[in-house]
Amino acid sequence: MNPVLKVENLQKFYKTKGAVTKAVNHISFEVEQGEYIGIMGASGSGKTTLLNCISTIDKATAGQILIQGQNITALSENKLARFRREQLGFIFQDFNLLDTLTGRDNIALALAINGVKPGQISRLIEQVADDLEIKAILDKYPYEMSGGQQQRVACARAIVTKPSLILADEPTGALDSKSAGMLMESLSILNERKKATILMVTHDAFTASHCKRILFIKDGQIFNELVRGEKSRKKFFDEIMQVISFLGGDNNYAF
Ligand SMILES: Nc1ncnc2c1ncn2[C@@H]1O[C@H](COP(=O)(O)OP(=O)(O)OP(=O)(O)O)[C@@H](O)[C@H]1O
Repeated sequence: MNPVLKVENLQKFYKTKGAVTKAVNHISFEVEQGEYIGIMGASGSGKTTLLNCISTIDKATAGQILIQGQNITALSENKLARFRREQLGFIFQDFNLLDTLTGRDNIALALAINGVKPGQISRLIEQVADDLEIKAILDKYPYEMSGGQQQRVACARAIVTKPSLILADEPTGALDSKSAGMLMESLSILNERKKATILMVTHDAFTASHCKRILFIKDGQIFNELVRGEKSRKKFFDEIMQVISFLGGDNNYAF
């Protein structure tokens, strides 16, 4: 089976005042269907740049990114916009829900833009709301929800279009530890029950311990890889902490 994501020899350089920053420097990896992969690394290591290239927000300097076999580095702006809408789901640190729409309408909008018929939209929303246990907040506006509730609605919006790949950028960054735990449960539901393929950037070991595999980035290159396998989450967390302390990174959470 083809990987959902194939990153081949990716490079992204920034030129400022004559100096060149190699933010992503020859990175290659693959993500299989149904994987839940974390990207970790110290501040400035290149995580966001890598994610922005995969999410088509930024253009790579060299190398290829294939999503479902399609080379996205070669797509025109028009085709990219459509590709993003149909193939990718996004979960951002600051939720990015539209303030003037209820939770239900935020989720519906993602479907309506893709041309899904109204009857089917209601059915799909009911289904995803059941899965993520957000029925009670569907008709609230974002300002009436807690941060954790907003982020679970954002999860529903990301999965409802059945994207090939969900990209999450520091999704627990703005949440307290209880809400972060609940969000991690939601993401695990998406991964295990809805078979979503998830790639998540995080600097937080507790958040990362929910992934099945973690790539550590240092100075724009892959430095290490950890696979959870049959290990308990606590054991995986301890292993992650060991790599972080080796890398000299910081971390705010205790397990
Ligand atoms: N637009 C830009 N112009 C110039 N340099 C940039 C730009 N964006 C990022 N960089 C540089 O590229 C390197 C990688 O940055 P990036 O934001 O990808 O790191 P990060 O691992 O996501 O960091 P953080 O965890 O702090 O968000 C850094 O040295 C950064 O200063």
